[in-house]
Amino acid sequence: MDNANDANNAPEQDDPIKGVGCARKRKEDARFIQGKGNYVDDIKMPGMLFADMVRSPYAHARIKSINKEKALALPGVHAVLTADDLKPLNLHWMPTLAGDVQAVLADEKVHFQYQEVAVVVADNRYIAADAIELVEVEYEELPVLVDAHKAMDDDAPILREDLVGKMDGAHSKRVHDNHIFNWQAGDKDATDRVFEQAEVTVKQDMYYPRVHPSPLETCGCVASFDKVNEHLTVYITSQAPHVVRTVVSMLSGIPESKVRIVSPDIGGGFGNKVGVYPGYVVSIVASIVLGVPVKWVENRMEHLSTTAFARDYHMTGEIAADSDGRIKALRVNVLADHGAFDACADPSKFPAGLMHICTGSYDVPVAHLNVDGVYTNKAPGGVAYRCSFRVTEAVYVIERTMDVLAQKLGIDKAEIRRRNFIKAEQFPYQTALGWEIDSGDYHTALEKVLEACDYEGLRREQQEKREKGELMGIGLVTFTEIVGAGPTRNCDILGVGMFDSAEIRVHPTGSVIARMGTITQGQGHQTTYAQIIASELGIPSDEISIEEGDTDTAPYGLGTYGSRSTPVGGAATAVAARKIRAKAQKIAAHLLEVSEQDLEWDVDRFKVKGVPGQEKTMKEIAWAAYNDRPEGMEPGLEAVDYYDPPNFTYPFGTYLCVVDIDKYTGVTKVRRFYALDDCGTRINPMIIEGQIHGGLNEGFAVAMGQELPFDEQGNILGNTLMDYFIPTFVETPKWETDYTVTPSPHHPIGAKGVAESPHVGSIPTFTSAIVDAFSHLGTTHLDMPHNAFRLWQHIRELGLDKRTG
Ligand code: PCD
Ligand SMILES: [Cu+]
Repeated sequence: MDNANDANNAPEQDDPIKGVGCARKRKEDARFIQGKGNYVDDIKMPGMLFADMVRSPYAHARIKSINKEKALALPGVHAVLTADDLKPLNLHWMPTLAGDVQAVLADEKVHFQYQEVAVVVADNRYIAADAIELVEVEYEELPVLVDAHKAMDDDAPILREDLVGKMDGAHSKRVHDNHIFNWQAGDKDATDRVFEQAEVTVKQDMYYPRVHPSPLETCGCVASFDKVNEHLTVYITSQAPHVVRTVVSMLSGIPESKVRIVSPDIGGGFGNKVGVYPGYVVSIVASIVLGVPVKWVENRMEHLSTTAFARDYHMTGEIAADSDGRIKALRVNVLADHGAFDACADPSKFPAGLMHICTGSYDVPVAHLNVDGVYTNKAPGGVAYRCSFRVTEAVYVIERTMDVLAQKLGIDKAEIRRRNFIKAEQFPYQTALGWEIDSGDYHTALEKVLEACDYEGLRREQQEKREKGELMGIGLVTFTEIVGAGPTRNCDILGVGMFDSAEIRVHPTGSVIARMGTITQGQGHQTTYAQIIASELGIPSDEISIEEGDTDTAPYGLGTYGSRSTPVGGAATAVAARKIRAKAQKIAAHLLEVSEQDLEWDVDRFKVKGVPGQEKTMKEIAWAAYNDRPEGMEPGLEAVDYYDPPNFTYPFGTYLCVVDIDKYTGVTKVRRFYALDDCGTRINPMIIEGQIHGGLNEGFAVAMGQELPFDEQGNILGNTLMDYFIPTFVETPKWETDYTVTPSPHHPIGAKGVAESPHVGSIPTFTSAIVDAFSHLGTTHLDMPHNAFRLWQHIRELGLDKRTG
């Protein structure tokens, strides 16, 4: 930990290079604030048609018949396609990222409300909308399964008839027709033994509700097939364009070189835009069949109802400890509701994502995690909503259970964490569930926050408030993230290892164009990747252009999600730049007529050691690379790097939240929220600050209001922005941020990801604060969302509204 020599908050004007550590303004904003962004729905092509979906009103029903005649008769309608039309092409089902299959258009049965049943292609959006009303579908309703706990009952309705009898699942044996997988990590027997003999044990059930990332821009695409050249171009809202290209080529048989996927500007991704949706597939098919471009852009309700949800984990956390609160073992059980198709976006080997980081920041000697995935009549998904593949759930379960242990033993929340932290000198630390945490300094971060917030003072104030019958809660969380998927030995998507890439070209005049396999969705990559190159090459950021998202030009990469761009793409960028600098050094030695070893690097130039004035700037070297180079060296100054990280990076943080809850209405006021993050070397403090604010807002949204509930018939409730909570400036608390710097030892510039941490860390902090307000009355846990109505119910249960004083 060290922030003394961190160049942070260096104002732009003080740094001519605008390299790592500079609070450089976002380059992309000039375009966005002048209305010059280019999103999928901005793309218009000659002759372009529009696709719209006929969707099921039922959550579970058999399709008896579909009559398209009236729709086809509507002037302006070009086609109505159903599963039967896709069958000859073998595209009525598609593979999911999780080794399952998903119906592109419902094949004989619908499995969730709003499922895609038919697609209408028409001259424009309005005609398409009219035509879907004219498609007549006859359904026969079937019993509906919404409660994951009942999925494996003997009398549960069987959802996936296509899988009946296939008891070998993608990840394990299936024990029931509605079972998807069982997945375990750690040592069950050893863990159980410790629990049997433990001095103290605690156990807490918790439900992490189904939520949805709901970015500003919904999902969509424009597919354009050129029949003459047999070339397919797709503009798409994708966080992983190269993967989409590979999948499209595999499904369609079109060679990958004749498929171009372009992710233009994206209005937020948040994990929602990782997967491949039926809308994309049918647009591509329609364009191939009709020979004209086809656009599909979903509306907000379709987005919230059918594109990938997140969470929906029923979790039980158990800790065995000694009477001093030192953890002896951790046991976690999860029932995962994956909806109707297993379309979880996780690295292939991990059906529960990186859930096995759930030992958190603590020195846990032995642990066991058990996860069962089940089908229900809900939309598929399971995406990493600002989360590195279930790390949000992992942090939630460990942090909640730690609080419960502290409460049972009467030990302060901060103290119990202090006692159990992995110590700075223990890194790299091998966790009981199989990860190697690269670095950390948890004690320093915790103490800094406690001091900044006057924790002791807050506890005294809380005591006084309690005596007056007021509800004040203090939440504290000390989380560890796992980001940067990932080493290809651990992580792949459909068999493609999760490396990433950068290609950098230095032009003769010394300006640069660089392209990466990742894709920004608002994170500011055009600004920050340039800063990495600037520091490595001594070329000012303003002369470096960054491009991403076009598979025809960018090197192959796995995309942006799971805060992997900095750990993986950022590393590739630094390494590619270093390859260029190594060549530049040879050219400089040639120009200065010395040996390479006689040169030293200084900001933007090579200098001959000990001979002042004998130097060559990067600009001079760039020119020479094309004109005057050593004998036998090829011209040009460029490099590519495909980076396979040796490990994940493990950012961490300490978050503290103070809430006041009105004991008559249940209305919560977040009085203070203090977030200390450690993401190693900080590339751009201003962007980091923005990312943290964004993640905290989303954490606040999830903890306090977001939820996609279902009624008994499987009707989705909360799929409009009237019901689904998107906090605005009015609701959002004021955030205070802080940092420490513990560089990643294996990352070329020591940087870790940061964008997810505030989301992952803040959600359990809110719950911790809310529960803390009631903890003196015996409350150990309350499920999210902590909206006023639910808290008011709890207040009534406790009879607090009746008590006076
Ligand atoms: N150390 C450091 C780190 C980082 N950084 C920065 O920051 C950012 C971020 O990063 P990261 O962490 O690496 O991440 P990325 O990969 O890039 O991204 C991703 C993330 O990001 C976030 N953020 C954001 N923002 C915006 N605006 N939008 C969006 O959409 C978004 N999304 C979200 C999410 S969700 Mo997932 O997908 O769920 O998994 S994951 C995620 C960038 O710019 C960078 O460069 C710096 O500076 N430094
Ligand atoms: Cu997650």
